[in-house]
Amino acid sequence: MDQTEVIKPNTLEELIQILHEIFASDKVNIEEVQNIVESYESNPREWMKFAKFDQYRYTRNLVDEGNGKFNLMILCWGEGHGSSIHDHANSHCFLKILQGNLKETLYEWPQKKNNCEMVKKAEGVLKLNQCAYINDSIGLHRVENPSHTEPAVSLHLYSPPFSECHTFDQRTGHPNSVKMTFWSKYGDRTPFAIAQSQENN
Ligand SMILES: N[C@@H](CS(=O)O)C(=O)O
Ligand SMILES: [Fe+2]
Repeated sequence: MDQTEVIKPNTLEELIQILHEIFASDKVNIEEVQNIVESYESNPREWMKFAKFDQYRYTRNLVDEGNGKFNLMILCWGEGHGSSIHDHANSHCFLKILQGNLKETLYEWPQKKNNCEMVKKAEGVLKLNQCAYINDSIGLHRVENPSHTEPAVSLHLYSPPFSECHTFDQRTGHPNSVKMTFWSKYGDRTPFAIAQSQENN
């Protein structure tokens, strides 16, 4: 197939199928993945069963384990919820908006021995169906739902999958290792004992 032609998935299920095919090969074309993810038009009926909110912080809901090649998940952001500044454990990170808007702020990696305010590189608001991309060589980010009236929902693909990352103190640049867990898996709420260690906010 022509490289420049974008395959348009008609459903979330079709998107997942295409992602399986793409990630089965060892080379990932970032732009191709971004275009395909972006061309899926969010249909709440297709992802509703994964979208489980918490009152206090954003939730991570596993949708698909991508044959071990990637993790696909839906994140649910209540009004004003946000992440800490964090890295992505040397993985690719694709982030698509399924509902509402998210504000993304990019930061530079802190200098190891300095104890100073982290440097902001860019910020922007991601809109419905947009797909952003980040990895550790681009920098760090913080993601927030800027709305105080509307929830937001996003679809994230991480490849290779990871369950630990670093968060950074904006004032000092000091890193902390955190374990990331799922609020639900395949539409089922994860038991409390496992879910409680989610710390990335
Ligand atoms: N990378 C974050 C979400 S985000 O703020 O991009 C996570 O997986 O929890
Ligand atoms: Fe992130």
